[in-house]
Amino acid sequence: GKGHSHWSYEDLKHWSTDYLDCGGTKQSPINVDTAQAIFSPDLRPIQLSGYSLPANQLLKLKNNGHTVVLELPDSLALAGGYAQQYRAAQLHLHWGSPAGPGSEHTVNGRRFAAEIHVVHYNTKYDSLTEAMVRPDGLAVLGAFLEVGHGENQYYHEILKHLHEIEEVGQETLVPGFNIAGLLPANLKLYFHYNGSLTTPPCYQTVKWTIFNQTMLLSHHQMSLLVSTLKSPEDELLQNNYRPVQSLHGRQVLASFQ
Ligand SMILES: NS(=O)(=O)c1c(F)c(F)c(SCCc2ccc(C(=O)O)cc2)c(F)c1NC1CCCCCCC1
Ligand SMILES: [Zn+2]
Repeated sequence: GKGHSHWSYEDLKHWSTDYLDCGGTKQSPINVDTAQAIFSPDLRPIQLSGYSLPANQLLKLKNNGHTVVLELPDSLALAGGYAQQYRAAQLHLHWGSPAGPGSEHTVNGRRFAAEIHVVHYNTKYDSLTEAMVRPDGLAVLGAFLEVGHGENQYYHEILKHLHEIEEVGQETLVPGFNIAGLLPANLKLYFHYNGSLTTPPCYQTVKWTIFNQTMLLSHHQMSLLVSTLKSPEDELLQNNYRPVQSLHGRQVLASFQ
């Protein structure tokens, strides 16, 4: 592929030779073994503010060859479960194919159909670029997506534009909506651990929050997600998830019992 997309999910072994941190001991994603998770009652409910955006605020939606990214204004703030304040940068998705699921994290060995990541950076740094190389620089909220009965109106706001960005590098503008609708209603129930970006350069600078409640999309919405976007090889962009990584002794905290 060209430029930044010279890595791929096919040749994972080259990641750690090209990007040292990808071979580190605090890598993501991981399998969450709920029996081993440590109940931590001091973990506060996650608080989102400024997530409801007016329709006249246009957001860039891009096929970057590895996922679909929705750029977010830094007016979206994350607090509560995190001691420091974080600002949103972007959100993106990981998915499988019609043949199988594609979440990045697994729970008790179960892989979910897909996974959303809302990426935030610590406001004590001036930018995402500076924050992403600092140990407390990034906070990513993750939630699992599964097929349910009804259509999900919030995911529709993104999925209805995928046909406009089928090719790598294409982007379009999406009217603002309530971004919080992409995440579970219950922000109290989550797993928490220290990990990394799941893509090169794999910086080990992410405080991960994985919600316990799963988002439900219609069957048609899930098939739009897994069978619309093209990859740099001009094939369907599918299975854009990294295999789970060893915990190397890390503990996963749970905000609930
Ligand atoms: N799960 S994750 O958060 O690690 C993650 C992935 F797994 C990802 F796969 C991605 S996309 C791959 C990185 C990338 C490639 C091209 C462009 C571009 O052309 O603009 C941008 C980014 C991706 F963008 C992210 N999140 C990004 C990581 C890239 C560097 C920091 C920017 C915010 C977080
Ligand atoms: Zn991701």
